[in-house]
Amino acid sequence: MIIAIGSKNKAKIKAVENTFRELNMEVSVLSLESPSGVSPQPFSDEETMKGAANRAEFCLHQMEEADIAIGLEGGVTETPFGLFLCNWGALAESGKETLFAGGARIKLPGDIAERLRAGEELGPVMDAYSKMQGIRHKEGAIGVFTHGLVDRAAMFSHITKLLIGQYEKLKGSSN
Ligand SMILES: O=P(O)(O)OP(=O)(O)OP(=O)(O)OC[C@H]1O[C@@H](n2cnc3c(O)ncnc32)[C@H](O)[C@@H]1O
Repeated sequence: MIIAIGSKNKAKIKAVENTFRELNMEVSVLSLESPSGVSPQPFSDEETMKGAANRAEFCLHQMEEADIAIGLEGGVTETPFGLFLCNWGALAESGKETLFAGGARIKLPGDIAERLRAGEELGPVMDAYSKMQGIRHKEGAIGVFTHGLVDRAAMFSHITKLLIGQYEKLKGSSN
């Protein structure tokens, strides 16, 4: 099976590859930079879901050899308890309804939340906070604020499992 992923982000590609390895599924993973079609810093579940779906659907159309395509998108969402990280995945297959899965979420510290509300993007804000470069390709904000216990790849890996599980379930029930 050929799986396409709509991003060149290292944490996302690693997450998808690790998941299939863990599931003992023989697949080829291809990656393609795909536009999210939403703002660079999605600010709601809805916008983040739309970004994930757009990436998956774009990627599926561009890569004819792919059986399915996965889009993974990171964003933030306001709640009555503060601004939370939110991450969504979408799985697209030709002629089928797009599948969705959401990731674990944690509250962002108040000073980080304020900078995002003022219009900054999480990637650069996290680089400045952690004094590291390209944190979004590595442990991500979730890794920094969970003391490395759950990094971005692990979180996206869980989302990928939720997507593949739904895909396998639907495939099984249509046989
Ligand atoms: O290369 P792509 O696939 O675009 O990966 P990305 O990390 O740049 O893009 P996302 O769409 O996943 O995330 C949207 C924005 O939120 C930032 N972001 C999201 N989750 C993050 C995290 O866990 N740590 C750091 N930045 C994050 C990211 O840098 C973007 O500014």
